[in-house]
Amino acid sequence: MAVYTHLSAEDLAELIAQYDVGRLVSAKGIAEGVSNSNWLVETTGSASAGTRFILTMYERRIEIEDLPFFLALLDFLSAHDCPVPRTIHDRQGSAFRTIDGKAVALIEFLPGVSVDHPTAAQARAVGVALARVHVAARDFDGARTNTLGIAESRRVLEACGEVALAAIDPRLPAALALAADVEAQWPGDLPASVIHSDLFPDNVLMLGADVSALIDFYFACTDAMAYDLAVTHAAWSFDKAGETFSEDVGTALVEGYESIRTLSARERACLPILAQGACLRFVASRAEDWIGTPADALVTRKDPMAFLRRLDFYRAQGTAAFA
Ligand SMILES: Nc1ncnc2c1ncn2[C@@H]1O[C@H](COP(=O)(O)OP(=O)(O)OP(=O)(O)O)[C@@H](O)[C@H]1O
Ligand SMILES: N[C@@H](CCO)C(=O)O
Repeated sequence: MAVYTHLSAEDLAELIAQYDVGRLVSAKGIAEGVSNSNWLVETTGSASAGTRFILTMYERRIEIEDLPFFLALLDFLSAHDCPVPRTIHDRQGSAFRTIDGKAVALIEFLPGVSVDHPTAAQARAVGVALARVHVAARDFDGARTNTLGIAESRRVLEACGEVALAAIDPRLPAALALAADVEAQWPGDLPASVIHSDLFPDNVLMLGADVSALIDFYFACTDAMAYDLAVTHAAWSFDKAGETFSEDVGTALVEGYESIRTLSARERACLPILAQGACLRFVASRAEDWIGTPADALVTRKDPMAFLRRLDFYRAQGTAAFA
């Protein structure tokens, strides 16, 4: 589920009237997603905006002061030929409004579906799209600190504590020492841009082997581009449980990326440690969510072990994981 707030037909019509998009025709809650409430909205349309939109109400995790950065980034990337939805601004020119104290944004609807079992051709297209974002975003004048970097992941794991981690899985406390080790080796000087930092298959819409949209930029931040590639490699090249690695998918992703932006020798050499840090970011956030979400909650908890297994793989393989 992901409609946490009820908006009446009257609320929706009043909201839509603030935009130059015609009159409200329908609004359907979207089941996918966990962080925000999302509706697919149809209107009678206008020449510039089309008739279909995603209405997002920001419910949790996102700091309202970060919204101008995230929404301006969507507009910037969309204007620079990246497959990213633009925001629809209201009649006053604002990218977001508030309803009962909660921020809402109207976002361009782009077609496509998220794949569960990516092919090499799809991974290649994702690599191309990711590199396009990195190259374009170098000229974006916004910046945002990565609040989920390696030091923060270590702190989150420490705050969870050994006992609570072991209650999830007896092997999970091993992540504490691994985080300290990876942090000690972390390269601080790699070329940076604005990065997506959460480019999982559910954040990419595809039409066949083509990327139609990269979505959910709500973890975007200024950080190393190679780190973003490592996150995407970890997210795309394994089965969900992190038990099986698809070498062809991983290779195609990196090849697609390098068809647009060549990695330096140092970035390449750092990929194994960056991938371990990426895994720890998801081990940490998943463990924290697991502990904070009751087992009978409507939201399905994501398994931190799926990323500890990936981490083991990257430690064992080193640069061979990216050959
Ligand atoms: N611009 C868009 N065009 C078309 N569909 C979209 C768009 N943005 C979001 N969607 C649809 O809405 C669903 C939910 O969006 P999203 O994944 O951003 O949810 P969320 O709750 O904000 O994020 P998350 O679950 O990753 O925390 C997506 O799976 C996709 O089907
Ligand atoms: N993509 C993340 C959720 C957002 O942080 C995960 O699968 O754990």
